[in-house]
Amino acid sequence: MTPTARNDQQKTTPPPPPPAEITYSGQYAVNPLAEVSFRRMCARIPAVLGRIARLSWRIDRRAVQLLAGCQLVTGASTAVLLTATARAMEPVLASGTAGDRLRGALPALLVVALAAATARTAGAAAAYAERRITPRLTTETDSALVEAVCRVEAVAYAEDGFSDRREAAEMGVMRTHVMVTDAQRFVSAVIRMLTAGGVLSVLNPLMLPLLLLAVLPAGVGAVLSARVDYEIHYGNIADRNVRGMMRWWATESKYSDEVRANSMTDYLVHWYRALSDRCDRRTLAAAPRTLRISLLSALAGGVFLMATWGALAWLAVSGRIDLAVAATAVIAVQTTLAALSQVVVNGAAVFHTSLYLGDMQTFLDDATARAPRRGPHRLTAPVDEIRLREVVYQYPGKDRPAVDGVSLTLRRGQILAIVGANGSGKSTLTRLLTGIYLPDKGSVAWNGTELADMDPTTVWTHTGLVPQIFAQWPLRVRENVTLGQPRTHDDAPVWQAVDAVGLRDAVEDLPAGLDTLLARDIFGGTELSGGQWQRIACSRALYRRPGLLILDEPTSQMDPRGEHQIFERIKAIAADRITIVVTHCLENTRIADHIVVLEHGRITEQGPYDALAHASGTFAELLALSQDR
Ligand SMILES: Nc1ncnc2c1ncn2[C@@H]1O[C@H](COP(=O)(O)OP(=O)(O)OP(=O)(O)O)[C@@H](O)[C@H]1O
Repeated sequence: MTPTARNDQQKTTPPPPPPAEITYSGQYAVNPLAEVSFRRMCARIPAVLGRIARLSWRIDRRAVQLLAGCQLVTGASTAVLLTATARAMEPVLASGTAGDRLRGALPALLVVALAAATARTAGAAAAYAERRITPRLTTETDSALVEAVCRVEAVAYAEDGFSDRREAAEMGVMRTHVMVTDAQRFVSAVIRMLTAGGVLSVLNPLMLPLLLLAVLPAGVGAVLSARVDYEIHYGNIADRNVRGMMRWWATESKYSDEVRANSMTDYLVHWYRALSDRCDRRTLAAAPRTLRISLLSALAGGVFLMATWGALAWLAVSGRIDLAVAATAVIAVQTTLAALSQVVVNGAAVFHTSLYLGDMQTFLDDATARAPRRGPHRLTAPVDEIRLREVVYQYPGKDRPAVDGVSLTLRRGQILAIVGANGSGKSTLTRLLTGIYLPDKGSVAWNGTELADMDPTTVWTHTGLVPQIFAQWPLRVRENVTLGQPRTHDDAPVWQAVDAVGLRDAVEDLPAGLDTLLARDIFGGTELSGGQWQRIACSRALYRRPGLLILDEPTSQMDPRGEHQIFERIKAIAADRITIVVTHCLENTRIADHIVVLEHGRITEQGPYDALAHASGTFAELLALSQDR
């Protein structure tokens, strides 16, 4: 096919459909989240509410006290208002001139006005208290989630469903900002309902049960609708998660060149729309169920309400209650009804939100349980020796180990190079050496102590890692170099690290030198080239002066001068540390004292460069291939 014909075909052929039903973590399986029992979730609600209350108390005790006080004042005002209304009705409905009747009712009417004003003021103060609590509550839960995810054992990321559960927890965080409002409205409505209902029961005991019956169907309906919403939420969770990731990749400026120059836009937009449509279809499919629930609950509620008004009319007409009491009862019924509806609506909202908060709580509990729990030993001395004995590691869900029976001893001053084909286990081995992962079998010991018995944070103060895929932090140049180290006011060591990777000229050319913000998308920010970013990643590791320096393809984006400079630097500082270089550029392994070749997670060859280059093994073969141009 000629290029022109291919282009024409691209224009006319619609983009391919998105992948078939994504149900859970991109796998074609039943979504285990959907199987979470609704009843179990409901049982967790009191605990969730209790936690929110405790958290609010911790955040702003005064605001919580003010909120509670306002609720009580609102309730008391409602009772006073209704009682004073009943008092005012008597002179209003008595005989006499309009003026006399009004004068007679005036004291009670003044109390009514005062009670109404007090209730309004309490309402305003409650809203103020709520606004003091909500933002900090959201920040607290959001930060707790971020911290929990940052602190889990890294292996959790590789587990099926971890990302979807995190997505569900994010929804809980988003919901916390309505939680206090919903809970406050719910409690306030309960108090108003109790006081108005109490007054109504005093007027006639028959009224309250009738009213409760009138509102009960709406309550049941709201809970059933919340359940349907929750089911839809779970049905859509995996698609929403993938859609969110795709949205980021498709719209992030870093990947905009790739998206455009590879004509990906049509497919990505189509894919995004198709995924959104799928979520919409699930939501729409549930609409008839929600309609049925709403109609039935409205019908039942209407019938009971008619009965309530009928009963009140019958009581008044048959003379069982006098007219003034009947008039107050009308107001009390209206007040109770409004409060009851608020109880139902806000109760359902609290219930609904609690389900999402329950997910958040479950995730937080799970993440806390997954924080590294290793032994108590702390690494205080510099690392002199790292010894691996028959180390095996298999990723969750994989059918073969990524690292399979590796034994190795590294000593201070040594440079080790790890080479091997893609997927042979090189990066995984570096994760095991640093204790990011613990082996399934065998042992990794630092200075004779197993990493499983050591506090990992003390281990990681001695490591410096340049990963294959490194972060480009939207921070200033200085923080990009010093991130992870205690704050310094002395720029000299920062410049040293910048010099070590040959980046001084580029940094000095930036608008604000070390203070330049490295984020093109942020106003006033600047962007570096790919190779410059990689030099920053190297300078970050060097700045730490680590006991174990690991460089995983550290120069893959650098020009030859940069690459040469980095390797010269690695050699120059090697005496004080253990250095590990993972590379596909076999020429670079010349600096290593020892080279290991990995194949399918096993060491198949090892030795110094010259020995391996002249042997007839994989290393020599790969070296010959790299020179065959
Ligand atoms: N997070 C992960 N979850 C599941 N499997 C993984 C994960 N990371 C790596 N693997 C698998 O482990 C095996 C070894 O991967 P690893 O990244 O260690 O290889 P590598 O030698 O560093 O490859 P490359 O040269 O491509 O960087 C591969 O089969 C890979 O699919």
